[in-house]
Amino acid sequence: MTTEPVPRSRHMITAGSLVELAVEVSTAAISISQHLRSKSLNEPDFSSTSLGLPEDPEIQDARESLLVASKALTVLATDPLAHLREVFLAYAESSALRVAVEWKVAHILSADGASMPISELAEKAGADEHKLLTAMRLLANSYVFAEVEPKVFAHNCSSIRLRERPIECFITYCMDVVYHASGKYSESMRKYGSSDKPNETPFNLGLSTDKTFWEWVYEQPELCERFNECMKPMGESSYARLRTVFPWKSLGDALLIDIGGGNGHITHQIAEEAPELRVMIQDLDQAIDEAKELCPDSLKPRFSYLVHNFFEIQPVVADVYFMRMVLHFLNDEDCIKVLQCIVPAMKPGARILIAESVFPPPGALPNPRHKYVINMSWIMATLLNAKERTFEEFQKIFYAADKRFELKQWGEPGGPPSSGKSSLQSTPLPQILEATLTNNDSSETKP
Ligand SMILES: C[S@@+](CC[C@H](N)C(=O)[O-])C[C@H]1O[C@@H](n2cnc3c(N)ncnc32)[C@H](O)[C@@H]1O
Repeated sequence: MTTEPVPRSRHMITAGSLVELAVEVSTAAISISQHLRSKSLNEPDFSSTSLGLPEDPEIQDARESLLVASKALTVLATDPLAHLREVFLAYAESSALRVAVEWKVAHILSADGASMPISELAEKAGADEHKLLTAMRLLANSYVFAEVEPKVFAHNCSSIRLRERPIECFITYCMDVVYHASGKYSESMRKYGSSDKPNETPFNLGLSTDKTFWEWVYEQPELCERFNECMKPMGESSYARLRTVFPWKSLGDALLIDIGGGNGHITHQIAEEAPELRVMIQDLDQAIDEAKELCPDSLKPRFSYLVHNFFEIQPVVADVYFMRMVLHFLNDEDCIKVLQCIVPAMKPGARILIAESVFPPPGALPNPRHKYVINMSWIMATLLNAKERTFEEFQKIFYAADKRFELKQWGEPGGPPSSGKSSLQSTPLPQILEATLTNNDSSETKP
């Protein structure tokens, strides 16, 4: 087994005086500000036109310190009970966000940041004024929209993103499905104990169904469409990183199968990067129909499609079997089945590439970034008794599938390998795990 070392850049803060933390915040803020000035870049602000901080490797360490120390400082500056209340009341903010999306508030407010009284906003939305006001105030209090005068609202840097359809879909999808399921998490622990069956989950209790999440979702075309839509921005930001983590071009004239490839949005980008690569997208029939429709004309000669259930033996011999965000939707037993279905098709030299977040060991990543993976793990557990996995957990499922698997990790949790720095994107931080079959069964040395 080979793997890049896990950077232990900063541990989550569990100690530090108010002044120490404040000095850390201020030092980091000054360093970022000086860097931006030296590059003639604007500082981020709250306005609807602000682009936020750039993903510049030169300021990543300072940005990380700023985020970690300011969060710790906020917790210390808050009364412990009030902090607990804030954590508990997060459900109200999620619900208010659902209101803003459903009543199209972000589209009614002007993108240039011009303000509008709640009376006009409610009339244009066709909503009750007082009820909308309650939701808007909650959001503005959390820096989503700005209440520029009493009962007068405008866009800010966060709310403007609510005009993007994939973000709208992500919010409504999470609220309509994951939110209902989340409320049943504890009840599901009581009812199902340690079962990891995909249809004995909080989702099954919350949505009152015996079907698995996938069986249920594919019966609802509108929900399916929203699911695919909300995967897109994750795909874009995720690809921006995947691009740096793996040398796609080096695959050359090879056949890559995108197993559970969805509408193909990731392999379209990979194929742009690797001009000789041929791609076959495999998925269930509903997804394949959409993938065919969405393939850009320029890529069509290199793309083919197959409706294939990944729990059945892989019928195509290929050079690369690629799976992005597939295994994290499956429990260990099903992951093993999926991998075992690929093995018979693997010719010498063939490899499996997995694009997923690799769960960092506790404390390995600073809290703000770590939280994304923790949240994803919650969603997977809630919907399908699945999870995000550590490198060692991935190793276990690969070795359980076939003892000849060797697993290598490209990239480091949290950042591109070249710089050794950490990226602070709030969206997924996928790594690439590469699995090949060795000739020997060296099971004695493996976990
Ligand atoms: C989370 S999505 C990931 C899609 C895509 N790989 C991406 O990164 O955007 C999981 C995909 O697995 C597909 N899937 C679920 N069960 C499947 C099965 N039994 N056989 C094949 N594909 C399946 C779903 O249709 C969906 O497209």
